[in-house]
Amino acid sequence: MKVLSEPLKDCFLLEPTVFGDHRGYFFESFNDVLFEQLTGQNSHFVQDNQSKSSRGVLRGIHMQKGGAAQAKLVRVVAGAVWDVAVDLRPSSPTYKQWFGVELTAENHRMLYVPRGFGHGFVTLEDDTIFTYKCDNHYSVADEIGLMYNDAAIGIQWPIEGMDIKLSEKDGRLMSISELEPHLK
Ligand SMILES: Cc1cn([C@H]2C[C@H](O)[C@@H](COP(=O)(O)OP(=O)(O)O[C@H]3O[C@@H](C)C(=O)[C@@H](O)[C@H]3O)O2)c(=O)[nH]c1=O
Repeated sequence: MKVLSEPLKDCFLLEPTVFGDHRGYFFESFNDVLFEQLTGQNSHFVQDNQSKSSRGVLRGIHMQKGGAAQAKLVRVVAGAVWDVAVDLRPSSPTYKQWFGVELTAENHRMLYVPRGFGHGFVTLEDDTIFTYKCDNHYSVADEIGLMYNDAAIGIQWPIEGMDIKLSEKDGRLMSISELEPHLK
């Protein structure tokens, strides 16, 4: 495993060491000792999630507020996404900055999205399977989110000509100014 970059404060793009042979490949998708050594971040993950989406599904930008905040280690096991992390920690030097990266089943890349960030992705292929570890449990009462196309944040989604599919909930998320009173 190596760190490719830290594009936003405490947010890391990681690439595992892949061992290929005549059977296929093997890699460690998570190792707590290595993860902590490389990132300096706590790795006490308590929940694993998986979703499957057709091409053009946009999920996000999601977060949980206050004590329910979640750090996530995200990756793709089939297909491809363009993944986005937004720093929504008012005290951070990278507050309101976003980072987008392609995560695919082929590049095996992972993004560590710390607590206090918003997270989302758009799928670039049909049958994309997205999986992630969370360091805090799901709490429906604490779910909040930023509208994916909020002009003040200005995420440049690679969705031109794509028929975007949003959940009903994601179609009515907040603007950054509406969200700000909920951030700490
Ligand atoms: C996230 C989540 C959802 N659910 C349920 C609630 C709902 O009925 C159903 C689908 O939930 P959602 O529509 O919120 O799923 P989804 O839009 O895929 O939500 C996810 O989006 C990405 C971008 C993230 O970063 C995740 O943390 C999570 O918020 O699954 C759980 O039971 N546990 C969970 O941890």
